[in-house]
Amino acid sequence: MIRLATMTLGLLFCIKEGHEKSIAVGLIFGKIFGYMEGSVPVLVISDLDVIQEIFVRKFDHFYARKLTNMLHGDMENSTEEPIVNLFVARGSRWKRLRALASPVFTVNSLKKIHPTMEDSILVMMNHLEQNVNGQGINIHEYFQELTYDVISRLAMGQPDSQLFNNPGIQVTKAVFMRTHRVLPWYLAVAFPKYQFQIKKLFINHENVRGGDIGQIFMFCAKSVMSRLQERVSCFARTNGMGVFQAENAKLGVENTERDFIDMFLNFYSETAVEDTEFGTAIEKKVNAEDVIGACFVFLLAGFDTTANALAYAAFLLARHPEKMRLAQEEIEKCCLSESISYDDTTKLKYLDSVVKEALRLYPIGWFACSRECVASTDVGGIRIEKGTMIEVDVMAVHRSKEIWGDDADDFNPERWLNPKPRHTMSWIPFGAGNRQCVGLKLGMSEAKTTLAHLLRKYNIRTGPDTEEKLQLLGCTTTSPKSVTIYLEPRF
Ligand code: HEM
Repeated sequence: MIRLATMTLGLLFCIKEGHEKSIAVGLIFGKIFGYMEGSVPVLVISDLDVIQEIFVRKFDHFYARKLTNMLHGDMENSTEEPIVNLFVARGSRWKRLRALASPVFTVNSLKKIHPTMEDSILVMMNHLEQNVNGQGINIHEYFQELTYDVISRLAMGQPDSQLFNNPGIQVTKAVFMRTHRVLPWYLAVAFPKYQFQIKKLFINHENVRGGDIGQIFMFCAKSVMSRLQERVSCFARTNGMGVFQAENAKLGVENTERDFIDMFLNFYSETAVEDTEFGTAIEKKVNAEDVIGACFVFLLAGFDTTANALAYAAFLLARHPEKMRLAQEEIEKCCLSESISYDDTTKLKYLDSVVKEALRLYPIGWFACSRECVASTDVGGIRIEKGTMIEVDVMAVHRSKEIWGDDADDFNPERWLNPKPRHTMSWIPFGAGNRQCVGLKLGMSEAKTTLAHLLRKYNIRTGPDTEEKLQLLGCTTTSPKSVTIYLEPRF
């Protein structure tokens, strides 16, 4: 529906007839079709080989992501666009930011931040306990509070949990519901060559100034700067991280890695590193703008996605009590102490399948699963010209009977336990290739730890107010309007 609405903007043109018809838009137009977004050609793809070629093999022709808000200059040019973040950056600027961000999401790093995440989960469990009274609850709201709390603690140096008391959550939620279809945007899609000039012309427009996004950025900047000042009190007087740490030790400041800010500061030296792909040296010295940009993008990318994944999983478990019991039995077997460690979650194979299956049936970040062609090339027998946008119809891929069988629309976690060999592009809720979601492991581990705590204590049930079918909303991600479940204490 969302994609169909977008299409009303432009002229639809079929490039290639579909082979086997799939569901969603692919059912109507085939595995590769195109439409015009103003004067910008957009190809919508659900052909797995073509997705693989664009996202993996021909990355150097498709290293940029299609952006919703087209009011920007050249993202590769730091004079036109001085501030970028990992999500919007491209070319060597993206490469540098990705190199800075990746170590924060290794297993080792995730183990270090796991206690903070679990602490927020336990605070959420306390809130639930006080509100479980036989009535239906909208569990999506609890999950949004939780994931916002976790990411605020990890990315913005918030010292303690502020669940249900977090001032930034309303404005951040609104970002995912607002539309970008405003006058300057229409002009920018009609005249893409003049985007930067249009941006300058409308510099006072709410959407150009950043509006709520700008507010969140300022909030991140303030939080990160105060955290940096605390950490970097002696950094300015030193030359290099080793000296920095020694100086901090003298001052009695601990060098433990409590959050992403600590990790950014500890990971990087001032040495430039040769970037083989783009043939340039990338500067690894981390600066305040890097930390603010990274934390800002983690806040936006990590909050809503993980909350939605949890809400979909809870809805599916409520509707399938027999699967819920299997997940509970596994949790009892694998999680033997009160606290659920990162290592415990890696043993939860059935729960892992539950989350994977929820993300298959309800892919969240399809809008991010896109590319821009930066150099003309041929893919799958089609000439794709520079400037063409690529969107993957993730829903059509994930619900294709050709790929998943006749039960493609059913919730069947068992399909993951002894999986049949499948095309690597057949499950892509986190995207694919070099720009695949950097927070994949964090999102999965947060979802599993939360569900493990929840299922250990409660049975999740449907009731009179539980939705028959979820109403899906959103402009940048796909969120359920509400997920009403009933919690029944187990012991
Ligand atoms: C269930 C949870 C999540 C889902 C479904 C999800 C989905 C996605 C998708 C589809 C993409 C685009 C990938 C591509 O273009 O190939 C993406 C990119 C990204 N995600 Fe996630 N994400 C999740 C959690 C997170 C978390 C927890 C974080 C960080 C805290 C995060 C940070 C990012 C960033 C920074 C990018 C851009 C990566 C780049 O361009 O290099 N995501 N995500």
